[in-house]
Amino acid sequence: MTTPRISPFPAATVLGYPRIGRRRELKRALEAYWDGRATAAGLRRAGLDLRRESWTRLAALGLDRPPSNTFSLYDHVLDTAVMLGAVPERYRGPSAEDTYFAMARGTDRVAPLRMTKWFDTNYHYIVPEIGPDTVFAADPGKPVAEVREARELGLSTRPVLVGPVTFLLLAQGVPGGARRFAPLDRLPDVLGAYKNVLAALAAEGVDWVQLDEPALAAGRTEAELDAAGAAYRRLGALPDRPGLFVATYFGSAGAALPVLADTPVEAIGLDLVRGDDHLTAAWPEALAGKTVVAGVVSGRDVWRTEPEPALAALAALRERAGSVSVSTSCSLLHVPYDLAAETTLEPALVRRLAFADQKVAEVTGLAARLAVLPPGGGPSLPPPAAPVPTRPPAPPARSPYEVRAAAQAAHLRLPPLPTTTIGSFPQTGELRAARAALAAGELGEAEYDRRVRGEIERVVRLQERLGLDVLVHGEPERNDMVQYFAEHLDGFAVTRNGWVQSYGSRCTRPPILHGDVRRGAPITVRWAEYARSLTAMPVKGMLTGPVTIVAWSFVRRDLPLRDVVFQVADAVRDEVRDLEDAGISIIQVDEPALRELLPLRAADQEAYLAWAVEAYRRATSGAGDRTQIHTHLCYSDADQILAAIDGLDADVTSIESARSHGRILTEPAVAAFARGLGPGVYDIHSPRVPDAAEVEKSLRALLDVLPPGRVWVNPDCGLKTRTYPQVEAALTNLVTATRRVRDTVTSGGGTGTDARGG
Ligand code: MET
Ligand SMILES: [Zn+2]
Repeated sequence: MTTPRISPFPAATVLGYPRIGRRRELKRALEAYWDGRATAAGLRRAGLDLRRESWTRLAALGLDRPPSNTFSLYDHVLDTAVMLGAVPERYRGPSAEDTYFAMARGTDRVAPLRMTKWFDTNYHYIVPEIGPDTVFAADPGKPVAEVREARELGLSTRPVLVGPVTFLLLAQGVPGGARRFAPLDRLPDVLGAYKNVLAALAAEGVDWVQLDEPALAAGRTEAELDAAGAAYRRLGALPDRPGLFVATYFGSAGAALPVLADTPVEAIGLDLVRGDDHLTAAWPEALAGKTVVAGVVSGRDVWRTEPEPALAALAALRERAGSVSVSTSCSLLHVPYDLAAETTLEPALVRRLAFADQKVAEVTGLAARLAVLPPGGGPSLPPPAAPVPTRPPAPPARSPYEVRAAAQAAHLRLPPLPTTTIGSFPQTGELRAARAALAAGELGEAEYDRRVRGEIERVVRLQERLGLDVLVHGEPERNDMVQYFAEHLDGFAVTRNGWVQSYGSRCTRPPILHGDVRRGAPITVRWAEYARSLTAMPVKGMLTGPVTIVAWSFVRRDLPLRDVVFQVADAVRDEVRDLEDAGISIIQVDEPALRELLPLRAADQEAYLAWAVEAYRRATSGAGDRTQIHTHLCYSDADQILAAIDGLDADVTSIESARSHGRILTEPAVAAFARGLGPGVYDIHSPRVPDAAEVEKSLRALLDVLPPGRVWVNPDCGLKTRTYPQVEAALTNLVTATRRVRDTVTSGGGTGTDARGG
């Protein structure tokens, strides 16, 4: 085995950088391409411009060898699947773009690949499908092209690839079903493809490649760790390769650290923000010969790094590793670009903040200080902070479900298989423009309100015409389901430009939760009340749950997360009570992020779920028996938290199901749910409109596993990203299908429905 000649790893680096564009240029370019307003060449050009701008900026901020291949037109896991040739046959289209976006978004002909959370972040990746017959064939085109593009700017870069173990652990085995195929079984073949990619990069003169292995920090089985060791021994033994930097993040590397240390990889990345045991745990001796890339600057929050403890950690690591480089804990994908773009934040808050560009400066600043720190010198490690104990008393629970269900059935008198939607209706250009004009002071409050009311009326009339059973007001007043509440609660600040990518072209602007949370006045009541005044049909009030509000915000670090969530729960509780007082009999409290905050390590999960469920019940248990509480969780992978979802004790739960093809319903825990259930029968994440026959088929499949009295019919999420023509067509088909099925079932009672039929 020849050891490749490798230059030293840069003293300061970041694991990745935002890619959506400072003014969301990528979003605009993608939408123009999808709408047929731009060509594939135009889209490629927009991507190139963004990459150039990022590399130039990183170089200007003092990073001498920035990462590359961190850009993606949609998702980096999807890019990896394409790089490895793992493209399911049904997606292959006339052009590379057709194939790529068919996997990401589906077409009229095929549903897209599944999409789910990237670990416990709010970024979503496309789930690759790997089967026993998947043919792997390396296509290093994208990473190689980016190396060349950067070279034209005079920059050498470090290509970033999703590592083989994480790639396979995130993939879905096909065929699915009872005997699910484990993608990790294909590791030897996948490594063959990585070998070719590494050789192509080496031939391009690349000296370091970064292999992201966040899955290794999530606590893995013996067998998985063995696979990881074997993988990196094999890649490390290749004669034709760049230096290998394996980045673990989103937690402590734990048992994976000695495994990686025992392979020929030259550098290992550790998340020192989340993995606080790295400095106290036993240190594998083999690390003395390697570079440790120390993630001391958080890539996941917007807070400024305390320099002294970071420097102390770096100095301590330097005593034990061959060399230490300063880095972010993970990619900066999860934070906004630049604090300088914010003009409306309080100066006192600004002093506590750092966005991506400020974090790059922190990394280079720390590296400069470390370089001049004499060996053995440096500040000593601070003792771990004691958590602040503040635990408010639990409010009383609701009546037993049977009591509530009877009261609700008598009060609401819904037909069997009631139809409803998840809350939002399409956000029109007019509405967005009105909101922008209001923010800019060009539109008065009264005129804005008038337009929102106009939209509510339109949505109510539409739902009446379509024949839905439980109506919503459509959420036209909300730019975003979390931001809207943050704007109306004390303790939050909202940004102007703090966009982060959620998936594909979608971005969110997470609010900054920096102080104690309190609700002053009612927030949503007037809109719900207005909708209710327009119709004789029941109108469902819409709130965002405490876990989701916190999960989709950047959260203060001086209080335990649980206590922050409880504060928000109490604010939501006040809103539930006010909605009820205003005559709203159905209130949905969404918790789509319940799964997202689940700790990656199994040992921490139970405690989290217990307090998360308690927070939800705190928020909702003030409702009377007659008031029907709904909850909504979207995206798949709810498998692990089904008991907790049941524990929320909502009267009706709508869950993702369309995109995972009803997989969730095969779980015994779901069949055991005692209360109402609305497994989404229309995948709103895709522009595709299901026909009535398809919806009818899903409904009949539902009725094979659930008693009819428990089934609700709804899309799998809010409709705000769709267009009105798509929504009208899909809901028409949904109602048609429901009526057909309704005619053939008799109600089993129990969801607040009676047996009047459709
Ligand atoms: C991501 S869950 C969205 C729920 C929200 N009520 C909506 O319909 O938009
Ligand atoms: Zn949803």
